[in-house]
Amino acid sequence: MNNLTLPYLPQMPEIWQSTLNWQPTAQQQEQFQRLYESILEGNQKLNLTRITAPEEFWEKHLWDSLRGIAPLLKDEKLGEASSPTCVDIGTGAGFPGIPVAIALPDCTITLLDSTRKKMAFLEQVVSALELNNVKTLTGRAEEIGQQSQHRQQYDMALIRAVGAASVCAEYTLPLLKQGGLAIVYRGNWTEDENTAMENAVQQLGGVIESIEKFTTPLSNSIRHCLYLRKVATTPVQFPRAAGIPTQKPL
Ligand SMILES: C[S@@+](CC[C@H](N)C(=O)[O-])C[C@H]1O[C@@H](n2cnc3c(N)ncnc32)[C@H](O)[C@@H]1O
Repeated sequence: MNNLTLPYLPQMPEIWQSTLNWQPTAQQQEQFQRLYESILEGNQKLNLTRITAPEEFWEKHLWDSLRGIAPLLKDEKLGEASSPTCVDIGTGAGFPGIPVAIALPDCTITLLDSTRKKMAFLEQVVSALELNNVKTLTGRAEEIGQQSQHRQQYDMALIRAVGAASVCAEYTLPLLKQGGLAIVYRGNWTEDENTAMENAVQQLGGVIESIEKFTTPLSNSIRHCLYLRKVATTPVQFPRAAGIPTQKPL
């Protein structure tokens, strides 16, 4: 099928290089291609994503997933951890977690989602892509964040398109070790949101370390990434019971 091939535009190596200071190897390129094919196939049975056109998939799923970890591709923010552990909360069809697992093979990534069917699909994808640095976990972030085998166990937490920013903070920060980094992927971001977020993050033992604004390279859409650093232990009451973070955001 023609439409199963990821686009190869002549400018893509230059885009990877100029925006991320990184380029995929032939093997990583091949894994991106197999990921794209698996998602298109999975979409026939499960409602995984509406982003299926090749260039849009490249930009909004692959490039966007990796833009959030650009500082790590340049090896600036993970600090001491040599085999870091990472959790992708509300991973859905595997974003940003799977592209990140492909790009950072030394990082162990746990894909977490509350939808069992999506996790069953992702298990097949992980095996088809021969990714041996990925684990899957079915559950709600509010419950997983209270379990001792997960709470304070991760060096990094990723979250994209899961809810309001303070909800993302409440889902990510409890799972991080002290010193760990949460990366919250957002579209637009305003000063008002900033004030509310600072307050939420502080209650959870974190600080907003930086906020990056950028435009996507093909459609010039605006995006933001918030980098939250965990600087203190998260109080035991967080995350609150399932549903409360969304009903009563901090
Ligand atoms: C809009 S999708 C985003 C998927 C992916 N992160 C992306 O950016 O393409 C939101 C996902 O978050 C999951 N989700 C929502 N609330 C959750 C929670 N409290 N715990 C775990 N997963 C959750 C949903 O099941 C869904 O798959």
